[in-house]
Amino acid sequence: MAIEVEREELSIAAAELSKALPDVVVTDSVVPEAYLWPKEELAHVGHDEYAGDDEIPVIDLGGLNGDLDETRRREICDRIRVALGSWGFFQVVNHGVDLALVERVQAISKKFFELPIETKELIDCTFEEDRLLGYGFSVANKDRTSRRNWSEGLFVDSPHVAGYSSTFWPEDHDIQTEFSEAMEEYIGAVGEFAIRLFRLILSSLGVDYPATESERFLPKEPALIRLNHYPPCPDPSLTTGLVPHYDGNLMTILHQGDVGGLQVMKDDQWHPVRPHPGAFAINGGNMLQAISNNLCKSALHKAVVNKDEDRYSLAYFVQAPNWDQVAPLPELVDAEHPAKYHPFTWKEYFEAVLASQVEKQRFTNELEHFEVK
Ligand SMILES: O=C(O)CCC(=O)C(=O)O
Ligand SMILES: [Fe+2]
Repeated sequence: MAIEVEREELSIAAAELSKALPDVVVTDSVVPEAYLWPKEELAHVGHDEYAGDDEIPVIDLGGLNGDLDETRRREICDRIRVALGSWGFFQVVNHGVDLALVERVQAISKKFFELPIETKELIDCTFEEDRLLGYGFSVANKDRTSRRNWSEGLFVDSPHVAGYSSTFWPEDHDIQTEFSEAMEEYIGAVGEFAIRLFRLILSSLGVDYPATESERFLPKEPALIRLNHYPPCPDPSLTTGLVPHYDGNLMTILHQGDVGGLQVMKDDQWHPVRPHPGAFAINGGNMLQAISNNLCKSALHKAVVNKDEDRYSLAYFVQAPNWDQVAPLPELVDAEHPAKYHPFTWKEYFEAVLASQVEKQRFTNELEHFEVK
């Protein structure tokens, strides 16, 4: 019971993630009060105010699955290491995931968000075994009176795909199949890419291991996906699409389509991430920061909205490796580089998230609880 209450509170505070936007909001010409954010918490930078010369690196992975020569592989790894160490983010093109598949998922995601709100709410967002699943962003946000996010989202993982499709489109078997097939294929394809990418990241840190040991780094849990929809907003400077946050997982593989909105904090400034056709934006989460002993950064990021265009993004959350405890990799710890974190379990981490969110502190990084002081 206690944990239920805590979870509900977490959901209220968690990132202040919004309940779906009521239809009225989308057509309104002013930003309703519930979506207003205090100016000092926004530090608003427009969705397309790209910096030009100081941007998140775009790394071309072309040829990686073929006989890419070792020099080129090293170059890619070096760029990944620098990007993750300074930005905590990079973009990849030529990643090998079929772009037609990405388009199919984007298309079915749009179809989903076009459903009436009553239908979407048939699977209201709840915690199931320590993961948020379903529509909305939070369990208990219906009554929130302030700081809602200008967005709606659907969390789904592979075990729930079929159930969701038959609930959302009970009469339409074609769309059920379209949704299930696209989601399953996407989860499979991005999952394979995630394993290749993680191996490159480890290699960039100097941790190379034989293929026979890959099991050591396979994710603990099935991947979780979130489809996001950010409707146009009459005054984007007054609200936010998605609250500033750190991702708690290992890393996130985000497709942001061709409408920008993702922003990353670096040197106390928000930097918009420029959309590149077919690219994925990759960011390290808190678990990557911990196992890399801070060589990779988990960066604060958020999504902003714009006046004119709907924005759809697909976030694929890669879960931490299948270990009992999360700890800096032994390969990265020595007398000169002592462990920055005590070993901890996912459960301990999750409880730290609950505790800090219940206190409603924003922009905290719960990894701090496990730092070696
Ligand atoms: O939609 C975006 O650009 C950001 C999404 C994100 O940060 C997340 O889903 O964790
Ligand atoms: Fe995120």
